[in-house]
Amino acid sequence: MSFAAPHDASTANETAIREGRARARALIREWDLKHAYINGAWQDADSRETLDVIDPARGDVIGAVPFMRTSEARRAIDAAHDAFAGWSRKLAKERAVILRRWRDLLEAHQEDLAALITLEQGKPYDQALREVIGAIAYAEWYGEEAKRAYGQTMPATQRDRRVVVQKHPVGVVAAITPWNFPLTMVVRKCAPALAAGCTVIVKPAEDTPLSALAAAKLAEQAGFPAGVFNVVTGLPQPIAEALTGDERVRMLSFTGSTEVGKRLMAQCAPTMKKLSLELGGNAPFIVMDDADIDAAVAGAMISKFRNSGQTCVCANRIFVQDGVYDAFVSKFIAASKAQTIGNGFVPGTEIGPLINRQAVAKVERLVENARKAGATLVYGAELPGEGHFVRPLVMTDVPHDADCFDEELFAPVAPIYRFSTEAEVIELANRVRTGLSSYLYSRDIGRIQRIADRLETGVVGINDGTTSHEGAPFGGVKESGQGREGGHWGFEEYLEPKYLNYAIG
Ligand SMILES: NC(=O)C1=CN([C@@H]2O[C@H](COP(=O)(O)OP(=O)(O)OC[C@H]3O[C@@H](n4cnc5c(N)ncnc54)[C@H](OP(=O)(O)O)[C@@H]3O)[C@@H](O)[C@H]2O)C=CC1
Ligand SMILES: O=C(O)CCCC(=O)O
Repeated sequence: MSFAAPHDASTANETAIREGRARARALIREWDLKHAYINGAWQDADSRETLDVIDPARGDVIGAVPFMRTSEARRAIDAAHDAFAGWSRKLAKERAVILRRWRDLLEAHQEDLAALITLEQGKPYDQALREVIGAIAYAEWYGEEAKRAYGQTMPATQRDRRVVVQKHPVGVVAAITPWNFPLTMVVRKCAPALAAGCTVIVKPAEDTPLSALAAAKLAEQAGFPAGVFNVVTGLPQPIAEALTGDERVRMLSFTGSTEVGKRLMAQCAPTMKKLSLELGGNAPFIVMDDADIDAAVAGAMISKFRNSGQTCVCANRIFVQDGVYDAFVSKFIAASKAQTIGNGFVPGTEIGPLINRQAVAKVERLVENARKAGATLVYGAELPGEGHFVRPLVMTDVPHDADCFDEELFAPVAPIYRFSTEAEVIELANRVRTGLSSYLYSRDIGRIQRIADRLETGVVGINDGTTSHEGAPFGGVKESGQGREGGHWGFEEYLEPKYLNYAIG
């Protein structure tokens, strides 16, 4: 399979692509990113089988990783379980020093890591670099936070008693990560877990295992002891069944689809594991009559098209009030037309490929369904583009019973809906089973607070199309999951309080 991106053809662009790919491939070669990392050793699958990793922009094979199953996952659990006693008993400041080194190594290699992300995931290089900077921020935050696993004392109810609450690490943590942020998702889960004193087993997505292995390479250099940080690559189902079925694994942290999240939740029930689930979103992006329209268009462009529309916080339904509807739609279409699509290594690229063929098939299905239901395809009628590339598409007059009202598009496709009243848009925004992020554009502070209070989402972006912040609690309500990542909320997920009641008689 081989295909060219829409604007790859010029010589200058070909040179940029060749250089970017060479940089990432050199990293894969020099760091030998073809083995999984279990118990401080780089290991192959017991079967010796491997899984090809594909560049979604070109369709060629860029690497191969072990195709592991149950036995290797069990070895990782043994290792993480054995390492737990030593790691959890280290002084918090000793763990902080190692996390700091990990953070510094991520920073020292940020450009190589960004090239690797562009190569295996497809996002434009400047977005990949922002992803690495985000990963560094999480490693830094939780390195600092390691020292702040504060407990509490509280007044006793009897004179001869004392009450103390300590914080203890949960234990062995399994982290199953998605392909849309292949490095940040690993660090965002592992840094707080490791800071708390937990040991971890990461199962990265099949499409993007190389970034997770690169994170493991740097974790090894940072000095995490053997068994503390493990990465098992391969077939999701048997690996996940081994991880969720083993009573020694005490917590599952998962980011991915709601469907798989529910399945994993059920698998964790028999051993009653702690859960942190970041699942699908279906973000409403609301523009009120009094909004600054240019700012709203700029915010919608970022929220909709970042990572080619493949984030769980991407605007999935854009609601625009009657009075500004026509102005918003015409400016949004003009801005969409100006987007540059292509290989992420070409400077100026804003939209890269979708992750794989299934993602293209999913958006084709949702667009066709909307079209048949009466939607007007205003721009981007050539969808799909070549290979995994999908041109930006704006849809208006989309009926509320079209499938894309309920399902995540995960693509650069923007359905715009018209509404009249505040009450109407709140009802529409909340008329879905998920509740991760929402966005609201208005200049009336009372209206902003009124609407934000009633939006059933864990995050609300107000006059802003991005909400990423390592110190803030990121997570959703309803079927978007449970638990929070980021800040001290994300740290507490990996800690259990233990209450000591003293008789001092
Ligand atoms: N919240 C978010 O950030 C994300 C949301 N999504 C949503 O999900 C849709 C589908 O994307 P998709 O990649 O299929 O998402 P999945 O939920 O299938 O994949 C996410 C992770 O779960 C793993 N996984 C898949 N099946 C199982 C299983 N049976 N047991 C255990 N782990 C499993 C995947 O592994 P593997 O890759 O090896 O199959 C990957 O590591 C997207 O269109 C989007 O709507 C997807 C990704 C991220
Ligand atoms: O898609 C996600 O799961 C999280 C988005 C992270 C970000 O906003 O940078």
